[in-house]
Amino acid sequence: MKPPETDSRGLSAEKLAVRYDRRLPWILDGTTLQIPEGKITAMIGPNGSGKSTLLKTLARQLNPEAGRVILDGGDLRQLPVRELAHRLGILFQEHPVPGEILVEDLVRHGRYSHCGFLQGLSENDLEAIELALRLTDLTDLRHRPVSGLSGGQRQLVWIAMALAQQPQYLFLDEPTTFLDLSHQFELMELMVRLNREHGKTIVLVLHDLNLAARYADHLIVMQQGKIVAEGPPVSILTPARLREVFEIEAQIFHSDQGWLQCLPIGKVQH
Ligand SMILES: Nc1ncnc2c1ncn2[C@@H]1O[C@H](COP(=O)(O)OP(=O)(O)OP(=O)(O)O)[C@@H](O)[C@H]1O
Repeated sequence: MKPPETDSRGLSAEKLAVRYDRRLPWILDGTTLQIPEGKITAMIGPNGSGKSTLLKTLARQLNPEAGRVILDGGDLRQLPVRELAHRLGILFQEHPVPGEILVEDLVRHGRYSHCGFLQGLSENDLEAIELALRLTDLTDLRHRPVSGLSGGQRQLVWIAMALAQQPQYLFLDEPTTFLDLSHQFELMELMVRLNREHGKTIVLVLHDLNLAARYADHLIVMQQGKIVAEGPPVSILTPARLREVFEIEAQIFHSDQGWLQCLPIGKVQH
């Protein structure tokens, strides 16, 4: 691998600009940002504000037309695919299930970037798979076909596959979508454990402002393809900003347990 171009550690982006088509407007027009290392970052914003586009660009699923993403001082585009899989674990919204594959086999796929398809799994690989199954509470379902699981259980299998890669960064686009409230909290508690106990830097798109307020260390607020605010939830989630960005009236307060809470009241009346 080429030596780093600078000394800076971590993941950042410089003057990113993305266009899905030359006839369409720019998204992320000149976006520069730094993902805080060892933290949970949540991207929030209305539909179509560019959250997924930014997440995909940071994870090299989309190539920016201008600017670059920098990982540990080097351009992310220069990173060999295998190395990329060791560094970044990705869970996006759409993921078709291949045939009748079993839970355990899909999770094993997370290890192929380490051992290759033709080589057998090492002790390390097997340990990583066991840990991923255990962390996601899937050990009892390991021999079940993925296609026969509920939406929420399937979501966990994809997360387990990403975990089996043992990446430094985890990117998740709306991971709570198919989950009931209890499983949403469970998933976010898992994110906290992966962050605090396993040292992962986590970047996720969330629609639920309460989950973002409670579990994220850092918020990135997007509106019309641009980052309009960044910082800790307590300074970012204000009634004025929710009015401006989400067009909602909301109360912001701390619960008896000390959690920052957002109570949406209704749409702003123009
Ligand atoms: N494949 C695509 N082709 C053309 N335009 C796209 C494509 N994907 C997204 N867009 C457009 O880019 C803009 C940003 O979309 P993006 O999916 O990043 O927003 P988002 O904030 O993640 O939205 P949501 O909350 O609805 O998932 C939108 O105007 C969207 O219509």
